[in-house]
Amino acid sequence: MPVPDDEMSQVLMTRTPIPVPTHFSQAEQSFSHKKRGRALCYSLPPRPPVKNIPPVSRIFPNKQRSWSQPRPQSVSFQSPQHKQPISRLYDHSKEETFYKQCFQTLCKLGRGSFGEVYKVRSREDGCVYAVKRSVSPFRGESDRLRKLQEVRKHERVGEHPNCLRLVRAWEEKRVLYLQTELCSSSLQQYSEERGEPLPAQEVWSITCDLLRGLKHLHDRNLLHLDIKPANVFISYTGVYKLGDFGLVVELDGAEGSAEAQEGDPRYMAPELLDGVFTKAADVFSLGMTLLEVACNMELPKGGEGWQQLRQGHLPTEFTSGRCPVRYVLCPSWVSRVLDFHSLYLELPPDFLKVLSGMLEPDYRCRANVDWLLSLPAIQRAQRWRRVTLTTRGIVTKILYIFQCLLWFMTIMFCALRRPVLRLLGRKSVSAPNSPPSSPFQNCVLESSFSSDWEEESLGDDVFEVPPSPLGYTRNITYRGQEFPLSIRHSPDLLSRPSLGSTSTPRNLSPDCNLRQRSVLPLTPNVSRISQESPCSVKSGILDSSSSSSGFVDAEAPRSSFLPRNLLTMFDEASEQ
Ligand SMILES: Nc1ncnc2c1ncn2[C@@H]1O[C@H](COP(=O)(O)OP(=O)(O)OP(=O)(O)O)[C@@H](O)[C@H]1O
Ligand SMILES: [Mg+2]
Ligand SMILES: [Mg+2]
Repeated sequence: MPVPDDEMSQVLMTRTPIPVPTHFSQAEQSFSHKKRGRALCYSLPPRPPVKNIPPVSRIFPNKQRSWSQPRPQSVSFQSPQHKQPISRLYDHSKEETFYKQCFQTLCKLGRGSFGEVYKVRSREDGCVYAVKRSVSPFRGESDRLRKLQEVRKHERVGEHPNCLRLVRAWEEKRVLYLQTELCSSSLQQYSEERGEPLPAQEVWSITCDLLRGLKHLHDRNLLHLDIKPANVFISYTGVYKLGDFGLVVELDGAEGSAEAQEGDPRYMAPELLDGVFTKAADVFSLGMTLLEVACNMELPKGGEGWQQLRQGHLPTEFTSGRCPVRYVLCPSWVSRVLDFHSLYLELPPDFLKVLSGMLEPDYRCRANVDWLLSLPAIQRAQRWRRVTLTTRGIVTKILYIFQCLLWFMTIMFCALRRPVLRLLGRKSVSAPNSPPSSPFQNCVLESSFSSDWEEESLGDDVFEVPPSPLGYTRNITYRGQEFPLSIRHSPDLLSRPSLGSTSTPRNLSPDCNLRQRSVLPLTPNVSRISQESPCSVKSGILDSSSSSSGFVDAEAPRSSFLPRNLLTMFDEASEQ
């Protein structure tokens, strides 16, 4: 850990150290890079001490718990009319909770000291959301009221593009649920997955977005007091949002900062130890958050490193040797070849200025959000951010429109396919006397435009021709229906096989083959006749091309039957 060696620094270092909370005693003594692949719970802060009295249930065990809410009840401090969680899906008579009835759990997103967060699909509207469920049930009325405060604070934050949106909240069986918009991940997860300092442009984007979110809060006289990468969320459109408003303090509220709780020690401003809660504390926490993700630095929870950061010393090995060049400029295989490990980039001076303004030890001199947003570097970054977000929005919209068009075309295709096919079928089969369950028509109705259609159209045509020495006198049966001999002169039946023969007589489905094989012993000549082309059938002349393309294929039995051809053959045979 390099310590500034100039005189001024010495003076600074010998300042009276800020008293450090007792739980900081085991903190690390120097700064280090973040380690990759840690468990999600690694960075969870210690649970806040329970500040309320022992639960009522323990003092009066038999007292009825009026606060336990066996039925789901909407929690809102804004509109009293929304008392019941509104969902047409919820059935009071069922044992299952409102959550189980109305949501499908998709996966667990994370866990904090207050709650577990799940990615869910609403059965009501089919959209995906995040639902935070308090880990421990209410221990009593005061505990319940304390937990419900998060809803009130979130409602006070209201809607802003850089603040996580609350959809609704409810309580059931002593558990509080908060349904919020779903984000792709938290900044902590994102930077840990990358395992390297974030690119400068991205750090500027985070700075701009979070400053805008923080301005929204501060303009409403709200302090966040828990800004850290785990409480910054990244939306699916790449917007950074402040979330987790559990520790928000309302400066203009009745209690003011009296009830304020400090958040994670790694990000907390030094003056909070003296009980001074101001907007400047949020600016400090934001500065620490940016330092962490910009340098991939493990922030100390206490000790000398903690003190130095709160005395205005940025660790030079991180800030002026921000990260190995390999992370920023070139792919890893190039860095392996050229061994760039010893080369470092510095944090841009503009960004260093912003950072040192945010991490100013004295809260009275610390930069405020409005001043930061007016800096030329931030203004530039904001313009760039607007351009990027607009471009991204346009591309997303175009993709969405394209997707909708595709969807619309698919629906149109599905809707029009059958009528068109039926129309085509009617045109090509003029069947005034056809039986009601004409095999050809059935085939058309059950098929598609693909070659399967042709195969199916053959597959369903099962004509049974009982062997008879006198072809003239036999009847034809189809699906149990018997057609008299006169039918052989019917134009319908004459045309039917000719249409069937437009299909490619190959690759019959196994099912078709099976059915046809079972018919084969009874119909020795069927396969030869069924492959006739339309004109050759009508004229009674066997086309040589069609015969060469499988017409004489004894291995592949065919199903269509043409009575007139049999007659022609019979005539030919008798002539010979
Ligand atoms: N809307 C969301 N979209 C995606 N992930 C989320 C969302 N809300 C929460 N998470 C994930 O769950 C984790 C815990 O959520 P959250 O910070 O709200 O809980 P908490 O118990 O209040 O935490 P804390 O200990 O900071 O008070 C987050 O760090 C994040 O990884
Ligand atoms: Mg949190
Ligand atoms: Mg919280």
